[in-house]
Amino acid sequence: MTDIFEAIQRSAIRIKNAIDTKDIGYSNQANSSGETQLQLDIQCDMIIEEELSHVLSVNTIASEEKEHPMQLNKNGKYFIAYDPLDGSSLIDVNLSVGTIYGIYEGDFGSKNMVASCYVVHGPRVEMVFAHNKVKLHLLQGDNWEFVKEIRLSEKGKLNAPGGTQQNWTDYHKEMVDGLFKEGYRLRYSGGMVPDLHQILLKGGGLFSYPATSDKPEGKLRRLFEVFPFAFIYKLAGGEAINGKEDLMTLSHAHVHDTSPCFFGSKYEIQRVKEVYANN
Ligand SMILES: O=P(O)(O)OC[C@H]1O[C@](O)(COP(=O)(O)O)[C@@H](O)[C@@H]1O
Ligand SMILES: [Mg+2]
Ligand SMILES: [Mg+2]
Repeated sequence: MTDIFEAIQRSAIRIKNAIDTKDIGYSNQANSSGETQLQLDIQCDMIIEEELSHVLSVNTIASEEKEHPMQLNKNGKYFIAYDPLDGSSLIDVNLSVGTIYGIYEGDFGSKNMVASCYVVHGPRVEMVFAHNKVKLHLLQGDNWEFVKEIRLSEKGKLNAPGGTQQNWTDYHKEMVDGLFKEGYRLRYSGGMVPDLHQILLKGGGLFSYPATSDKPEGKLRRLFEVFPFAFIYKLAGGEAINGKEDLMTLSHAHVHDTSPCFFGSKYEIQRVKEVYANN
Protein backbone atom coordinates (compact mmCIF):
# COMPACT_ATOMS: atom_id res chain seq x y z
CA MET A 1 0.00 0.00 0.00
CA THR A 2 2.92 2.39 0.71
CA ASP A 3 3.97 2.30 -2.96
CA ILE A 4 0.42 3.30 -4.02
CA PHE A 5 0.35 6.07 -1.40
CA GLU A 6 3.64 7.42 -2.77
CA ALA A 7 2.46 7.19 -6.39
CA ILE A 8 -0.63 9.22 -5.43
CA GLN A 9 1.60 11.80 -3.73
CA ARG A 10 3.80 12.09 -6.84
CA SER A 11 0.71 12.34 -9.08
CA ALA A 12 -0.72 15.14 -6.94
CA ILE A 13 2.45 17.22 -7.32
CA ARG A 14 2.44 16.68 -11.11
CA ILE A 15 -1.29 17.51 -11.28
CA LYS A 16 -0.69 20.70 -9.29
CA ASN A 17 1.95 21.63 -11.86
CA ALA A 18 -0.40 20.86 -14.74
CA ILE A 19 -3.18 22.97 -13.18
CA ASP A 20 -0.73 25.84 -12.64
CA THR A 21 0.71 25.83 -16.13
CA LYS A 22 -1.41 24.05 -18.73
CA ASP A 23 -4.10 25.15 -21.15
CA ILE A 24 -7.56 24.76 -19.59
CA GLY A 25 -9.44 24.61 -22.90
CA TYR A 26 -11.91 21.92 -23.89
CA SER A 27 -10.81 18.97 -26.03
CA ASN A 28 -13.08 17.73 -28.81
CA GLN A 29 -13.68 14.42 -26.99
CA ALA A 30 -16.43 13.30 -24.62
CA ASN A 31 -15.93 10.83 -21.75
CA SER A 32 -18.10 7.76 -20.96
CA SER A 33 -20.61 9.89 -19.06
CA GLY A 34 -21.07 12.10 -22.14
CA GLU A 35 -19.21 15.10 -20.69
CA THR A 36 -16.81 17.07 -22.87
CA GLN A 37 -13.30 16.48 -21.55
CA LEU A 38 -10.94 19.33 -20.76
CA GLN A 39 -7.40 18.90 -22.04
CA LEU A 40 -6.52 18.98 -18.34
CA ASP A 41 -8.86 16.02 -17.57
CA ILE A 42 -6.97 13.97 -20.15
CA GLN A 43 -3.57 15.12 -18.98
CA CYS A 44 -4.32 14.34 -15.30
CA ASP A 45 -5.58 10.91 -16.35
CA MET A 46 -2.29 10.26 -18.16
CA ILE A 47 -0.21 11.40 -15.18
CA ILE A 48 -1.99 8.97 -12.84
CA GLU A 49 -1.86 6.12 -15.35
CA GLU A 50 1.87 6.62 -15.74
CA GLU A 51 2.60 6.83 -12.00
CA LEU A 52 0.47 3.76 -11.18
CA SER A 53 2.00 1.77 -14.03
CA HIS A 54 5.30 1.79 -12.07
CA VAL A 55 3.64 0.17 -9.06
CA LEU A 56 3.84 -3.61 -9.38
CA SER A 57 1.04 -4.24 -6.87
CA VAL A 58 -1.47 -2.46 -9.15
CA ASN A 59 -3.27 -4.92 -11.39
CA THR A 60 -5.91 -2.81 -13.17
CA ILE A 61 -6.98 0.83 -13.30
CA ALA A 62 -10.34 2.37 -14.21
CA SER A 63 -10.76 6.10 -14.75
CA GLU A 64 -13.60 8.54 -15.34
CA GLU A 65 -11.75 9.47 -18.51
CA LYS A 66 -11.30 5.91 -19.86
CA GLU A 67 -14.16 3.93 -21.29
CA HIS A 68 -12.81 0.56 -20.13
CA PRO A 69 -10.56 -0.67 -17.31
CA MET A 70 -6.90 -1.09 -18.27
CA GLN A 71 -4.68 -3.87 -16.95
CA LEU A 72 -1.21 -2.74 -15.88
CA ASN A 73 0.40 -5.71 -14.08
CA LYS A 74 -1.28 -9.08 -14.25
CA ASN A 75 0.26 -10.24 -10.96
CA GLY A 76 -0.78 -7.17 -8.96
CA LYS A 77 -3.55 -7.47 -6.36
CA TYR A 78 -4.95 -3.94 -6.34
CA PHE A 79 -7.62 -2.50 -8.63
CA ILE A 80 -7.72 1.31 -8.56
CA ALA A 81 -10.61 3.42 -9.83
CA TYR A 82 -10.01 7.16 -9.99
CA ASP A 83 -11.51 10.47 -10.99
CA PRO A 84 -8.41 12.38 -12.18
CA LEU A 85 -9.92 15.85 -11.96
CA ASP A 86 -13.14 16.12 -10.00
CA GLY A 87 -15.06 19.36 -10.45
CA SER A 88 -13.11 20.16 -13.61
CA SER A 89 -15.82 22.55 -14.83
CA LEU A 90 -14.78 24.80 -11.89
CA ILE A 91 -11.23 25.23 -13.16
CA ASP A 92 -12.06 28.23 -15.36
CA VAL A 93 -13.58 30.10 -12.39
CA ASN A 94 -10.63 29.15 -10.18
CA LEU A 95 -12.52 27.20 -7.53
CA SER A 96 -11.04 24.16 -5.80
CA VAL A 97 -10.91 20.84 -7.65
CA GLY A 98 -9.63 17.42 -6.66
CA THR A 99 -8.68 13.84 -7.46
CA ILE A 100 -10.43 10.78 -6.00
CA TYR A 101 -9.09 7.21 -5.72
CA GLY A 102 -10.85 4.00 -4.73
CA ILE A 103 -8.42 1.17 -3.94
CA TYR A 104 -9.89 -2.33 -4.26
CA GLU A 105 -8.30 -5.73 -3.68
CA GLY A 106 -8.92 -8.62 -6.10
CA ASP A 107 -11.49 -6.78 -8.23
CA PHE A 108 -13.53 -3.60 -8.36
CA GLY A 109 -16.58 -3.51 -6.04
CA SER A 110 -17.66 -1.87 -2.78
CA LYS A 111 -17.01 -5.04 -0.76
CA ASN A 112 -13.42 -5.21 -2.03
CA MET A 113 -12.44 -1.67 -1.07
CA VAL A 114 -9.41 -1.63 1.23
CA ALA A 115 -8.45 2.05 1.13
CA SER A 116 -9.47 5.30 -0.47
CA CYS A 117 -8.00 8.71 -0.94
CA TYR A 118 -8.67 12.18 -2.28
CA VAL A 119 -6.49 15.18 -3.00
CA VAL A 120 -7.84 18.74 -2.80
CA HIS A 121 -6.28 21.31 -5.11
CA GLY A 122 -7.27 24.60 -3.49
CA PRO A 123 -5.21 27.49 -2.16
CA ARG A 124 -3.19 24.62 -0.63
CA VAL A 125 -2.86 21.01 -1.73
CA GLU A 126 -4.11 18.52 0.85
CA MET A 127 -4.52 14.75 0.77
CA VAL A 128 -6.85 12.60 2.83
CA PHE A 129 -5.92 8.92 2.90
CA ALA A 130 -8.20 6.36 4.54
CA HIS A 131 -6.71 3.01 5.49
CA ASN A 132 -7.53 1.90 9.05
CA LYS A 133 -7.72 5.59 9.98
CA VAL A 134 -8.57 8.77 8.05
CA LYS A 135 -5.48 10.95 7.89
CA LEU A 136 -4.95 14.47 6.56
CA HIS A 137 -1.65 15.40 4.87
CA LEU A 138 -0.52 18.80 3.59
CA LEU A 139 1.86 19.56 0.72
CA GLN A 140 4.64 21.93 1.83
CA GLY A 141 6.91 22.70 -1.11
CA ASP A 142 7.69 19.24 -2.47
CA ASN A 143 7.15 17.44 0.82
CA TRP A 144 4.05 15.93 2.34
CA GLU A 145 3.48 16.50 6.04
CA PHE A 146 1.06 14.56 8.23
CA VAL A 147 -1.37 17.01 9.83
CA LYS A 148 -3.91 15.03 11.88
CA GLU A 149 -6.42 12.24 12.05
CA ILE A 150 -9.95 13.25 11.01
CA ARG A 151 -13.06 12.37 13.05
CA LEU A 152 -16.60 13.55 12.38
CA SER A 153 -18.85 14.89 15.15
CA GLU A 154 -22.26 13.31 15.79
CA LYS A 155 -23.97 16.38 14.34
CA GLY A 156 -22.75 19.22 12.15
CA LYS A 157 -23.91 22.60 10.86
CA LEU A 158 -23.40 22.48 7.08
CA ASN A 159 -25.80 21.45 4.32
CA ALA A 160 -24.56 20.79 0.75
CA PRO A 161 -27.53 19.86 -1.43
CA GLY A 162 -26.61 18.76 -4.97
CA GLY A 163 -28.66 18.29 -8.12
CA THR A 164 -31.00 20.62 -9.97
CA GLN A 165 -33.64 21.72 -7.46
CA GLN A 166 -36.54 21.78 -9.92
CA ASN A 167 -35.93 18.05 -10.46
CA TRP A 168 -35.91 17.10 -6.76
CA THR A 169 -38.77 15.09 -5.28
CA ASP A 170 -41.03 16.98 -2.86
CA TYR A 171 -39.89 14.87 0.09
CA HIS A 172 -36.21 15.52 -0.70
CA LYS A 173 -36.90 19.26 -0.82
CA GLU A 174 -38.70 19.03 2.53
CA MET A 175 -35.77 17.20 4.07
CA VAL A 176 -33.27 19.83 2.79
CA ASP A 177 -35.52 22.71 3.91
CA GLY A 178 -35.99 21.01 7.29
CA LEU A 179 -32.24 21.16 7.94
CA PHE A 180 -32.13 24.84 6.96
CA LYS A 181 -35.02 25.52 9.36
CA GLU A 182 -32.92 23.88 12.10
CA GLY A 183 -30.15 26.41 11.44
CA TYR A 184 -27.93 24.58 8.96
CA ARG A 185 -25.90 26.78 6.60
CA LEU A 186 -25.59 26.29 2.83
CA ARG A 187 -22.13 25.27 1.59
CA TYR A 188 -22.10 24.00 -2.01
CA SER A 189 -19.40 24.79 -4.56
CA GLY A 190 -20.27 22.13 -7.16
CA GLY A 191 -17.10 20.12 -6.58
CA MET A 192 -17.67 17.06 -4.44
CA VAL A 193 -14.06 17.00 -3.22
CA PRO A 194 -14.01 20.47 -1.63
CA ASP A 195 -17.67 20.19 -0.56
CA LEU A 196 -17.15 16.88 1.25
CA HIS A 197 -13.74 17.98 2.56
CA GLN A 198 -15.31 21.07 4.14
CA ILE A 199 -17.95 18.98 5.93
CA LEU A 200 -15.31 16.53 7.17
CA LEU A 201 -13.00 19.21 8.50
CA LYS A 202 -15.71 21.40 10.02
CA GLY A 203 -17.01 18.49 12.07
CA GLY A 204 -20.07 17.38 10.12
CA GLY A 205 -23.20 18.13 8.15
CA LEU A 206 -24.83 16.63 5.08
CA PHE A 207 -23.82 16.35 1.42
CA SER A 208 -26.56 14.98 -0.81
CA TYR A 209 -26.81 14.15 -4.49
CA PRO A 210 -30.23 12.50 -4.75
CA ALA A 211 -32.14 10.72 -7.47
CA THR A 212 -33.84 13.43 -9.53
CA SER A 213 -36.43 13.32 -12.32
CA ASP A 214 -33.69 13.92 -14.92
CA LYS A 215 -31.13 11.63 -13.21
CA PRO A 216 -33.03 8.79 -11.50
CA GLU A 217 -29.75 7.01 -10.72
CA GLY A 218 -28.05 10.18 -9.47
CA LYS A 219 -25.00 11.74 -11.09
CA LEU A 220 -22.02 10.63 -9.06
CA ARG A 221 -20.10 7.54 -10.16
CA ARG A 222 -19.97 4.56 -7.80
CA LEU A 223 -16.43 3.25 -8.24
CA PHE A 224 -14.47 6.48 -8.27
CA GLU A 225 -16.68 9.05 -6.52
CA VAL A 226 -19.34 7.43 -4.32
CA PHE A 227 -17.59 4.38 -2.78
CA PRO A 228 -14.31 6.19 -1.98
CA PHE A 229 -16.12 8.93 -0.05
CA ALA A 230 -18.48 6.42 1.59
CA PHE A 231 -15.40 4.52 2.84
CA ILE A 232 -13.84 7.73 4.19
CA TYR A 233 -17.00 9.02 5.88
CA LYS A 234 -17.74 5.70 7.56
CA LEU A 235 -14.18 5.31 8.79
CA ALA A 236 -14.27 8.88 10.17
CA GLY A 237 -17.36 8.02 12.25
CA GLY A 238 -20.05 9.23 9.85
CA GLU A 239 -22.43 7.41 7.52
CA ALA A 240 -23.03 7.11 3.79
CA ILE A 241 -26.30 5.88 2.28
CA ASN A 242 -28.26 5.97 -0.98
CA GLY A 243 -31.37 7.12 0.90
CA LYS A 244 -32.09 3.76 2.46
CA GLU A 245 -29.09 1.43 2.19
CA ASP A 246 -25.46 1.73 3.22
CA LEU A 247 -23.58 2.72 0.04
CA MET A 248 -20.85 0.18 0.81
CA THR A 249 -23.34 -2.66 0.34
CA LEU A 250 -24.18 -1.66 -3.25
CA SER A 251 -22.90 -3.57 -6.24
CA HIS A 252 -22.18 -2.20 -9.71
CA ALA A 253 -22.72 -3.61 -13.19
CA HIS A 254 -20.50 -1.21 -15.14
CA VAL A 255 -17.44 0.88 -14.34
CA HIS A 256 -19.30 4.17 -14.88
CA ASP A 257 -22.48 3.30 -12.94
CA THR A 258 -23.85 6.08 -10.73
CA SER A 259 -25.88 6.15 -7.51
CA PRO A 260 -27.84 8.66 -5.47
CA CYS A 261 -25.74 9.40 -2.39
CA PHE A 262 -25.84 11.04 1.04
CA PHE A 263 -22.74 11.50 3.17
CA GLY A 264 -22.79 12.99 6.64
CA SER A 265 -22.54 12.70 10.35
CA LYS A 266 -24.90 10.39 12.21
CA TYR A 267 -27.58 12.94 13.07
CA GLU A 268 -28.15 14.20 9.51
CA ILE A 269 -28.09 10.72 7.97
CA GLN A 270 -30.73 9.63 10.50
CA ARG A 271 -32.92 12.50 9.23
CA VAL A 272 -32.43 11.32 5.63
CA LYS A 273 -33.31 7.73 6.60
CA GLU A 274 -36.52 8.83 8.34
CA VAL A 275 -37.67 10.81 5.31
CA TYR A 276 -36.64 8.25 2.69
CA ALA A 277 -38.08 5.26 4.62
CA ASN A 278 -41.56 6.71 4.17
CA ASN A 279 -41.19 7.42 0.44
O1 LIG B 1 -23.46 20.69 -10.87
P1 LIG B 1 -24.12 19.60 -10.08
O2 LIG B 1 -25.22 18.91 -10.82
O3 LIG B 1 -24.52 20.03 -8.69
O4 LIG B 1 -22.99 18.47 -9.93
C1 LIG B 1 -21.88 18.65 -9.13
C2 LIG B 1 -21.14 17.36 -9.01
O5 LIG B 1 -20.57 16.99 -10.26
C3 LIG B 1 -19.20 16.76 -10.14
O6 LIG B 1 -18.53 17.90 -10.56
C4 LIG B 1 -18.79 15.60 -11.02
O7 LIG B 1 -17.41 15.42 -11.15
P2 LIG B 1 -16.53 15.65 -12.53
O8 LIG B 1 -16.15 17.08 -12.61
O9 LIG B 1 -15.37 14.75 -12.23
O10 LIG B 1 -17.36 15.17 -13.69
C5 LIG B 1 -18.96 16.57 -8.62
O11 LIG B 1 -17.69 16.97 -8.23
C6 LIG B 1 -20.02 17.48 -8.03
O12 LIG B 1 -20.42 17.12 -6.75
MG1 LIG C 1 -15.98 13.83 -10.41
MG1 LIG D 1 -13.57 14.24 -13.24
